[in-house]
Order: sequence, then C-alpha cells, then structure tokens
Amino acid sequence: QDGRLEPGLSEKGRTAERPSVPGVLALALCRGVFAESDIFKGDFILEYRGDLIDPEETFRSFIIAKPPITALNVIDAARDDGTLGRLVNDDHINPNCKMKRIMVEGKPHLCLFALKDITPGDEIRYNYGDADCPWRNQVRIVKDILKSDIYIN
Ligand SMILES: C[S@@+](CC[C@H](N)C(=O)[O-])C[C@H]1O[C@@H](n2cnc3c(N)ncnc32)[C@H](O)[C@@H]1O
Repeated sequence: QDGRLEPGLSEKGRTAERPSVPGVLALALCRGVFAESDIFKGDFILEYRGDLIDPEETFRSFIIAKPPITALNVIDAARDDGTLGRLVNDDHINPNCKMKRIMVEGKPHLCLFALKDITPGDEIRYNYGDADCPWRNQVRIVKDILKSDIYIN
C-alpha cells in the first residue's frame, strides 16, 4: 500500500506506560509490534523473515542465542533486516495471532495469522510454544509476591 513491506504495523518501544506488570517487565519488553489499522480474524499479518539454516546450525545458534522456539529448525532471524517479525513478543495466555509454517516451492516460511480481530493500538503477540521462557516465570513470581504477606505497600 504505502510501499512498506509490512503496511498497517509499526514497531514501538514498550515503556513504563504499557508494562505487562507495572514497573517490572517494562525494561525486558523493550520493543514490540503494534497494529496501526484493523486486522481481522484469519488475516495474514507478517512473515517472520530470516536466514534458512540447517538443523545442526540451528541447534548451535539456539544454544547460543535462544531464538523463539517457533522459529527453530528452519529460520534464524538473528540478523536485523529491518522487518518486524523478529520483534513480535510472546503471549502464552491470550495471544491474538498464531505462527504457521507454510511451504512455498519446498522452502518453509513462518507466517503470522490473526486468531481474532485486532484493533489499532493492540500489540501483536503469539504463543512461542512450550519454550522455557524466563519472563513467564517472572510474571508468576511477581503475582505470587503481590498476593503474599511479604508484600509491603
Ligand atoms: C523475538 S524477540 C521480541 C522483541 C523484543 N521484545 C525486543 O525488544 O527486541 C524475543 C525476546 O523478547 C522478549 N520477550 C518476548 N516476549 C516477552 C514477554 N511476554 N515478556 C517479557 N519479555 C518478552 C524476550 O527477551 C525474548 O527473548
């Protein structure tokens, strides 16, 4: 539409005004991808672009860099090419989109599709899968602290 590869989406830094857990995860979650226009259930949103690498190489880079689990086996997006797929954050509880692997001419492409209607301003988030994501534990720990007696106002 406007010549950008990913129209209708923008990258934003997450700041203290939109933290998942007030004051705690704001720094860890520094950037994310946000809708600029309406996206409807089933719509294609973006492709998680990266370099196609062999499984052995993927295993090595996973040990070193820990890319999101959905990207394992085929696509390594460690190299910043300016596209937004590599900036989409995880939500394992209420994701609004889903990553699907689509084969085109024998080559895998990881594509993000909307699971529900998404309105402008919403953050695009998918479930990274069963990956051992440390931030999920952080949320649990913070919730436990807030519920416990040791939390002093
Ligand atoms: C594919 S990147 C997403 C973009 C990343 N937020 C950034 O600013 O570059 C994956 C990394 O983002 C962070 N991340 C993703 N989802 C998160 C979440 N729900 N809570 C906290 N950090 C998250 C983790 O550091 C993870 O390794």
